[in-house]
Amino acid sequence: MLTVHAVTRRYGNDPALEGIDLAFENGVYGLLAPNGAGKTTLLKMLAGLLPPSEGEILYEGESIAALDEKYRMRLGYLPQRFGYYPNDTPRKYMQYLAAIKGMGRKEALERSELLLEAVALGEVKRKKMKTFSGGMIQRVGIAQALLNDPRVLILDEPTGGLDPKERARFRSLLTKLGRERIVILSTHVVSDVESAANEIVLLKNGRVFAKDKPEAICAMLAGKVYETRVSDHEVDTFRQNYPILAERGEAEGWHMRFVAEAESAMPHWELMKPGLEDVFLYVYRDGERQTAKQRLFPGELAGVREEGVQI
Ligand SMILES: Nc1ncnc2c1ncn2[C@@H]1O[C@H](COP(=O)(O)OP(=O)(O)OP(=O)(O)O)[C@@H](O)[C@H]1O
Repeated sequence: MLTVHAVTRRYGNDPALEGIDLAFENGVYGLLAPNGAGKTTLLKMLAGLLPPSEGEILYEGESIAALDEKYRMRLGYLPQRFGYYPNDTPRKYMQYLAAIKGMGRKEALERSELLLEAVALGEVKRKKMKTFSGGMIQRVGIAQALLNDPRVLILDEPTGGLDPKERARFRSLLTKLGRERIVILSTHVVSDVESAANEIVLLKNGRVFAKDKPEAICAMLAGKVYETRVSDHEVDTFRQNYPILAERGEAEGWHMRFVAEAESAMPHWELMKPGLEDVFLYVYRDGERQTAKQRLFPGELAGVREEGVQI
């Protein structure tokens, strides 16, 4: 178990994250928030690369700072950007990293072959990485993070640059990996984690806004997501009155997906099942980067009134 206990991280006097409490067991956790919300800061702290300003992070009950090398041996980490020599082949790169991690030649070779196959790079393992697409490089990154068969795998925006087919393959890899280890990945792309994550962590205003199963997160907006058609002359007022989740211009007006309280629902509105994308758009609808300085209302998680809608 990996636990984050009362962790705050400041840059100068600015708190990027404040009062974070989290617990992770085996499974896939999707850390979902817009850019600048503090995902990388949290992941770097979980990887032991950035010390918390306050609080502590424990692995199996011991501080990761004190465990140091012992924790790193159990950790796999893919940073947002990772360095490699463009002239290296993935095979050479993997073996180089395996040597740094203290693995023997035979084990290093076997493990890199296995992992390059697992991320579907077996056929190009002898090709120079400078010829690779962004998605292929990202897959090398995922493979290297798995070299030491980590118990804790931390992936910072691992799907950047992957095409839809590669994303689907990546999701199935994640599900397999999460069965016997803690996998924590950050993303601002809802579909990356909607089906593959056992739990979603939403950060807002530098705090944990929610941590729950995707269905439970979606249930925050249950009974509040509607669709309807609106005419051209009504659309501006409609946009002012309701938080809009999606809209589509049509020949005879606008098709709107929006959030409203059940009490104010009109008979011709169609009630929809909320998806994670709806919750994401609604929770972050102001679109501004918010830090811990702009505090949540106490009890926001339990449900506060925001523009007339309870979540
Ligand atoms: N080294 C630093 N010095 C000062 N401020 C920083 C530093 N690193 C991050 N920040 C600030 O802390 C906040 C959180 O940044 P962080 O990179 O953790 O967010 P993120 O959610 O990972 O965003 P992105 O997806 O864009 O990387 C941002 O306001 C950022 O500007």
